Amino acid sequence: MELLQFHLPGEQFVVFNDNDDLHTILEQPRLQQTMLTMWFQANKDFPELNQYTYQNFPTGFRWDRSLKRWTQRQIDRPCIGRLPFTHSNSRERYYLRMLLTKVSGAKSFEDIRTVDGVIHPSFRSVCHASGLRNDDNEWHATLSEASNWASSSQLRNMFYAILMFSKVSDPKRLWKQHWGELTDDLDRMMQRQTRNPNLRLTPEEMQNQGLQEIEHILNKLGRSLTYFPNMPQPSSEIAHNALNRLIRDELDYDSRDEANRFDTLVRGLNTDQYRVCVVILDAHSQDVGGLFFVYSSGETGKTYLWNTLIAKFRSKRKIVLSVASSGIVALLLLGGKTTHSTFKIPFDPDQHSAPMTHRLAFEAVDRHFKDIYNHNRVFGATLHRASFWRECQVMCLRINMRLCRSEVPSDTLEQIREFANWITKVGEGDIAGVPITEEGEPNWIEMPHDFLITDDEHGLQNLINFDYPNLPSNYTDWEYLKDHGILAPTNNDVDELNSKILSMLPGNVQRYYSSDTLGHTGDGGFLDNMEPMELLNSLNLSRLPYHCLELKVGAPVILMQNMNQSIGLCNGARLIIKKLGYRVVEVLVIIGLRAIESVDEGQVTLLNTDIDKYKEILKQGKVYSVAQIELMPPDRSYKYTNYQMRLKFGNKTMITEILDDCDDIPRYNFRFIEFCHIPQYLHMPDSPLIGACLSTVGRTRLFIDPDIDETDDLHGCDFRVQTSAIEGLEFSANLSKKSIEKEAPADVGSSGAAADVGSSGAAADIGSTGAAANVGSSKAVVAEEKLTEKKQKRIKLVATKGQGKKV
Ligand SMILES: Nc1ncnc2c1ncn2[C@@H]1O[C@H](COP(=O)(O)OP(=O)(O)OP(=O)(O)O)[C@@H](O)[C@H]1O
Repeated sequence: MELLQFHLPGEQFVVFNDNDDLHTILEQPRLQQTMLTMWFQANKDFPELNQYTYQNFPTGFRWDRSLKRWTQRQIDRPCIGRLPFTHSNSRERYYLRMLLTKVSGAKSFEDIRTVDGVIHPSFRSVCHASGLRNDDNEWHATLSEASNWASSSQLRNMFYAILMFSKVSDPKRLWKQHWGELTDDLDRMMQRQTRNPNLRLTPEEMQNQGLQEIEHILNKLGRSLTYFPNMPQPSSEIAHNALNRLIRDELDYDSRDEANRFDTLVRGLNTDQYRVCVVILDAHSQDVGGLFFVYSSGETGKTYLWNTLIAKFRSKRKIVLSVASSGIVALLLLGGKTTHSTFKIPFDPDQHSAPMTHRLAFEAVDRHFKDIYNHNRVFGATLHRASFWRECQVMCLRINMRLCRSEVPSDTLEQIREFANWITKVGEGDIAGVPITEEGEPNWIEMPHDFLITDDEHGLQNLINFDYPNLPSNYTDWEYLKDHGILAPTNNDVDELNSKILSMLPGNVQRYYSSDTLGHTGDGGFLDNMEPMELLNSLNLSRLPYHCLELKVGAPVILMQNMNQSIGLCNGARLIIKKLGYRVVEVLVIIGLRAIESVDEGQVTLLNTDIDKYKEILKQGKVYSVAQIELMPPDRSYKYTNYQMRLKFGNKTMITEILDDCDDIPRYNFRFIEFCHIPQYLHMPDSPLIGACLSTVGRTRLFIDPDIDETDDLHGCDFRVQTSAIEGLEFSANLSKKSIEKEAPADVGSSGAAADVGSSGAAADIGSTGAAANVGSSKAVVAEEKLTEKKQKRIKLVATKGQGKKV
């Protein structure tokens, strides 16, 4: 163990004798050589070894006391660095200590104070900016960051998640500060709903409408804004409309689409499914109704059957409440919701991922139906003694559909069948148990040797290679990721697997740290005054989130909490990381029917200096191809700065109207990445085309096909922005050669993003990092001009459709 001394700038300990001359002492070069400053020096001398934080530096380096310098170890040794305890009252020293456990490769104090390219005045503000301290600023910054690329409806979902899952002390202030971004799309939404293109909402109406939208999200999940006393509430008239909206939503299905869906599904039914389907449809067509219970083992097509029936009833414009007891199952049902949210079943948020349904749930549903029908028939109170079994028709499905898939090779099918049979035998107690010790009980089951993966020194790697064949070249294929997964028995196994798999993916790891809050101990003290922070942060217990979450773009992840089932974010949902922001992560939901739903609306904003020019060119209702757009770092004078790439329409930019717009508009193939992540995309085998923005509302489409010069090197280029006589700002960059693939890949999902187009005429941020650029190309829609109360006039361009769902 190495005790690591640290100090604030210029505050190192100095030992001297009474009669020493202080000036002479201060001039001694050795005085500047402390363990900490020599760590900076070592980071300068060995830039390739910048993976160490100060705290774990002793793993790779040894402190030479006599020479006062760090010398590199020949091999890494498990050596623990201990930072002396610092009380939270020590303020800057306390925050510096916190950062020394997180920041790696720092070459100076200034480096430690730099976050995302911005040098902060104090270590405390660095901790706040990095989200290491938990307060409302975190949520303000999160919403500001997300508003740079997320659509307003995505921001409302995020606002919901912040309200529900984070301790916001002043939600009203959060709302007051961000309602503008959260309601940007509502004018247009109302215009569409009322079919009145001239409708303009006042700021009060916008806020009210925004609150109603958030209330609607909360209602869908069994909550309400009234749970948050400090939050403004939508007007009561609006709340009344929200009730009708539930019915409106259920009737809002396109009956022709549903009829087509039914036709397709019904043709595929197997004999068992068909039999059940006919019985239920007959009961409906003869108007006798009924209660049906279909049971079977897994994979026999129950969900498929339900979806067939749901499509049938919706094609007849009937209301179908398709519910499941868990969010993840609800994802697989057409328009599925959880029973809890639909029937407002009270639940303990900590328990609601439990697979078993509580008796109370049945009783609540029972009460609902009695209320609705105003009689006492059908539902009983407890399940097994319930009276409804007498009225219930029980049917069974027996054909395992997984074994009927024609695309699966016959030898794989045989293996699946063998495994399915073995699992069935285990379930039925037909496999004899064996003891594992001489005196032990015979209650262990021996796995057949064929099912095992060789456990040599590469056992884990063999497992990964077996389950994820060719991962590095397949990981962008979400169909592939959706079909693979590894179950692991303990958290440690999961960690090991995660880090191995992550290291196989290209690109840089982004780390997200949990924020530290001082918990009271009960005797007036603070918890982290008793235990060092790094010890608390190292705890890896069940139900406790990791202190440090490591992610990469493209990595498959599983969500471990029910967050917002209506957009597919529920416990067990499989996701792919699409974008890693500073505080915000964008994901694509890859399982469940919502994975193929339309994309939320994305936005592109033209700033005022461009509006006059482009509003003459871009007309609502038209389709354009736009080529030769330049990428620019964001402009500080405009508030959407942090994660944004501005797209400049320059002299070379070509905007061409596409006359035949409808048929050849491709499905969205965007990929949005942060500007700072562009380099890693350049190394991908299917490097995407870097570019452009999307799109909009209504019927107009804008096709943006940016043409990045092949000599452009976006790898750490140095941007210079200068005023130009012709068009506000001109952009030049110090570029070296690096080719960029011109072909856009078939991206699995799409997303909405925000970017500024053009410039505002003010000085732009130079050398700023973390900007967002859109990758891929798309057809998009131009909406009409929107005048806002804010400083800028803007034209909104919002994406309308796509393959994936951005959340
Ligand atoms: N008639 C069918 N034609 C084609 N594919 C089907 C059919 N029925 C089911 N499948 C497919 O078989 C798989 C299993 O079906 P499904 O999920 O409906 O089964 P399940 O009984 O609901 O399974 P579980 O109980 O495990 O949830 C799915 O991939 C589904 O699409």
